[in-house]
Amino acid sequence: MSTKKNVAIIGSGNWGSAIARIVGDNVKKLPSYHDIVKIWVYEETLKDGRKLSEVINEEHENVKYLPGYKFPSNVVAVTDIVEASKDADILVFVMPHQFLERSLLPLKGKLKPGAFGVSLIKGFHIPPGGGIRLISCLINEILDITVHVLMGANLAPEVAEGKFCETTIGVRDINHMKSMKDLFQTDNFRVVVVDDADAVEVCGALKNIVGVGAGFVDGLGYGDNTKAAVIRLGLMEMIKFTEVFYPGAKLSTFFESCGVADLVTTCYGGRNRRVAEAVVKHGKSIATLEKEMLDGQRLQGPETAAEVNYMLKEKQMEARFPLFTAIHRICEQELPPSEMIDCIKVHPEHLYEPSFLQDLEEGKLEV
Ligand SMILES: NC(=O)C1=CN([C@@H]2O[C@H](COP(=O)(O)OP(=O)(O)OC[C@H]3O[C@@H](n4cnc5c(N)ncnc54)[C@H](O)[C@@H]3O)[C@@H](O)[C@H]2O)C=CC1
Ligand SMILES: O=C(CO)COP(=O)(O)O
Repeated sequence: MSTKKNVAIIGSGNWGSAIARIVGDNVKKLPSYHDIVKIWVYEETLKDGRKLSEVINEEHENVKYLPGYKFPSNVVAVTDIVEASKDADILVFVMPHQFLERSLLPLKGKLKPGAFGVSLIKGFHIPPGGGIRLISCLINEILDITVHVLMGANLAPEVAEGKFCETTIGVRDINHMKSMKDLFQTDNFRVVVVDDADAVEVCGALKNIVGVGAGFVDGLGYGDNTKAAVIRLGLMEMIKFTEVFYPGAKLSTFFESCGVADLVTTCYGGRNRRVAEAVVKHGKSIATLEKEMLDGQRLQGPETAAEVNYMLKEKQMEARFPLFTAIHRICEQELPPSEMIDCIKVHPEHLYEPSFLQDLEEGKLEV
């Protein structure tokens, strides 16, 4: 029996397709891996009547979600998620978080013993009993496998183009560190591995809320100083949120690509920013503009803002996170975008003592 490992990619959107190009190329160079990488495609019929999976397998290109970039020919589209996953030793989960739970249910109990995963998915899950849960924990709960996370300043089209960037992998089992790095690192996609997976994942989810806020201020015509303030206050709320709900996280993780770098790139170049700006400029709803502007790609920021707000309300903590709260209320059309700045003018960070310094002094954050 072959001891070579199989990799499967679960999701084939904009980021799923870009990462499949990297993984597909990398496995060909790694003797301990099988060449074929199966990629699960949620089947759809394209405007010209063709099936997306068939086009991917014939033309080696995801013409809908990553047009203009070829997959290596060893990346094979599979429309049955069980068929795509059952032989995999490593599963790369990469789909909009709103579809994850129902997509994974058919896989329950069907994976290879010893398989493990890595999640590239940004967002949270609201379990039936209340609170919020990390996406990697949801995957772990459904599939009973270890799930690492990969998050970073990685706008998919730029990664596909091979423009230099960094990423962060948060590992939950150090024995998988080498395989994680081997699978993803290239000359232009540099991987830093850390052992602070919860914080890596929380950064990836929360920065999308701030990206929406950055879009609102762009739409309102504020300048770079205002956007920088939103980015800074967003970062402070990300740190505070992690400290409150995921104690033990390291402050240093916020200075990895998954933290400040992903926050900056999202606030300048992300889809969340772009659609939020258009919401202000055109007065249409987020849902309408998401459809009009993204052709099937999905925003994570507004849903993540709602998930976070659910948690903050439950814990009566909205006042401690005025930026996250204002962005959520604007997304829900409870507030006009013009009120965003008013909401953050009395931000707790403008009190005398920066709160994270207090936290550091109290030993709540580890450097
Ligand atoms: N696009 C980007 O630049 C980056 C995205 N991410 C994260 O990666 C995750 C995946 O994002 P993308 O690959 O960009 O997806 P995307 O935004 O391109 O979404 C489209 C994907 O959703 C699938 N889909 C539509 N309806 C579905 C359904 N009912 N069930 C299952 N799948 C369905 C489509 O088939 C397609 O594969 C998200 O959490 C995102 O935040 C992370 C880094 C960069
Ligand atoms: O997560 C991303 C970059 O790392 C992509 O952000 P957007 O979804 O806002 O494009």
